Amino acid sequence: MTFHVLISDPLSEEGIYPLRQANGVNIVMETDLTPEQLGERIEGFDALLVRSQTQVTRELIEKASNLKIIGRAGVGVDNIDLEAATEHGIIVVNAPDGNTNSAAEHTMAMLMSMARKIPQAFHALRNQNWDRKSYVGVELKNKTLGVVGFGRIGQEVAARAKGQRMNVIAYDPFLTAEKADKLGVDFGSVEDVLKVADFVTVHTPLLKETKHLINKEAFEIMKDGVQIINCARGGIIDENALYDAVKSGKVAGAALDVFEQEPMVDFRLLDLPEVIATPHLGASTFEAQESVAVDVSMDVVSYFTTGTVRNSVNLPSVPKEIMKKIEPYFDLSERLGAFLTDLTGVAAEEVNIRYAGDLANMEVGPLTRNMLKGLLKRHLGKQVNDVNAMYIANQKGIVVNEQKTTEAKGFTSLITVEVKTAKGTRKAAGTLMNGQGARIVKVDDYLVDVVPEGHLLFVRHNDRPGVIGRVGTLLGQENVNIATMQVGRSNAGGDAIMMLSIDRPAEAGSLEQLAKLEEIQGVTPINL
Ligand SMILES: NC(=O)C1=CN([C@@H]2O[C@H](COP(=O)(O)OP(=O)(O)OC[C@H]3O[C@@H](n4cnc5c(N)ncnc54)[C@H](O)[C@@H]3O)[C@@H](O)[C@H]2O)C=CC1
Ligand SMILES: O=C(O)C(=O)COP(=O)(O)O
Repeated sequence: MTFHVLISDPLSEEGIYPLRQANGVNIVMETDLTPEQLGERIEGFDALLVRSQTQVTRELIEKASNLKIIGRAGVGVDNIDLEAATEHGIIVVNAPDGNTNSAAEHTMAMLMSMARKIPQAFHALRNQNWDRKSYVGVELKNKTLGVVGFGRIGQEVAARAKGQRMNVIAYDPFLTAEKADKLGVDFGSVEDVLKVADFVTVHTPLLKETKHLINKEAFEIMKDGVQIINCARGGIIDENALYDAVKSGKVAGAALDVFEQEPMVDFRLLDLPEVIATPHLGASTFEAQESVAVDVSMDVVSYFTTGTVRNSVNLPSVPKEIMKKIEPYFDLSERLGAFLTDLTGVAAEEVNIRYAGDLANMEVGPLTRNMLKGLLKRHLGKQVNDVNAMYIANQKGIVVNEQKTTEAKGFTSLITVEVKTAKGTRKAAGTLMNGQGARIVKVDDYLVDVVPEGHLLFVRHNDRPGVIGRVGTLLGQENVNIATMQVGRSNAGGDAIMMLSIDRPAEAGSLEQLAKLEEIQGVTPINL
């Protein structure tokens, strides 16, 4: 099988060597496509690798009928419609660490260039203007740097600013007093940060919540003469508000690497002498480009060869060691879901999954997603996979609960799935038998030992002599061979079940006849 990869933004050639080395990977690099051309080109590709230029819109995703994975060789994924990708079962991976240093160094370069007006002075000198009066700067020492967004890059910037003997105050929803203390920074609300900072730098992702986080009101509470840096994403700072704030003298300097529109079209801001800018170069170092390209390439190869990834943005990442332990349960989980869909015959309203025994100490999210895949696939077909299974379940209003317990009733590990539907509640439990593969060991309250594969018949009947024989005879007459048979009962003479595995699916007519037999309460075919 060949895995087709389209690279639509310039990626480091050294960085994509994991892809070049992998067997069965066909790489197409086309970095000058217009959105229309990309839309025409995308079909047939299994993977798309991008940086920040390519806009991976819903429209594009809808045209990408073979796409399985999108790799973002960088951090920000605001150019990718994550919701559309998840809906279409496409994994999105990024390279979260590879350009942290590069972006932090660029932020410091911008901070220093701005404080000492280096670009402006150089520009004047280039024009043969030896002007020493116009370019008097300010020192960083003892000034306060306000950092809004204290993740990987924000923290690296803070560490460097402390090296310049600056005071640092940060805001991040995840920053605690203890952590701030450990990192040697002050912390407060966004307002606290904006009020006291001489320099403000933003390092949040661009989200609905951070769009225009630095707006007219934010500039109003800042110190007069504040200087501001955006090496994160265009749109975090409202460019119109920044323009006005610079014009009014409130903001003495601005250093921008990123813009609301890229490639940038509004040059108004750049006409202001207080503003310096670079064309989104934060991650543009040889080291960072190699590193991010290696990271996404490795994830694409890993997806292609093992179905697992490290840095998924739309699926929680599971450490490799844990993945190894839970992987054997993927198939069992999916089969339990499919088994219950056939058993209930109607849509689930609520699904309760209990992980018992060894599984209680593991990350079981992937198992739940596989179970939901099995449960939903019957009605929704191939469009469901483990990336979008949870999303689709939520969309369909299915409540999903996970529970863990160390008590596994004699099994090393046991997965019990209870499905509530409009027609009642059904249950099945499964385990992995040592060396013998998956087994369903309980259906509703009956103990069984069934290999969950092939064609099964679940028969409910009254516990009376002769019922089993009549079922066997009728199936025999219909030329349906019974491979295995399990029986279970609640109490002698009460309700009982039969679980048959048969060599081929029984015809609808045979099932009807079975259901009509005396003492039979119901017959459900299950095809796994
Ligand atoms: N100019 C460039 O070339 C580059 C730009 N970036 C941008 O920098 C951003 C940050 O990158 P990392 O530090 O690696 O990400 P990160 O995920 O480590 O840090 C982002 C931090 O922002 C915080 N945050 C979210 N909403 C916030 C809010 N409303 N107020 C304050 N903090 C908030 C998060 O809690 C998180 O700690 C990326 O999302 C990307 O857009 C990243 C690399 C290069
Ligand atoms: O990693 C990020 O978020 C960046 O902004 C880097 O963008 P780029 O890959 O250089 O287009």
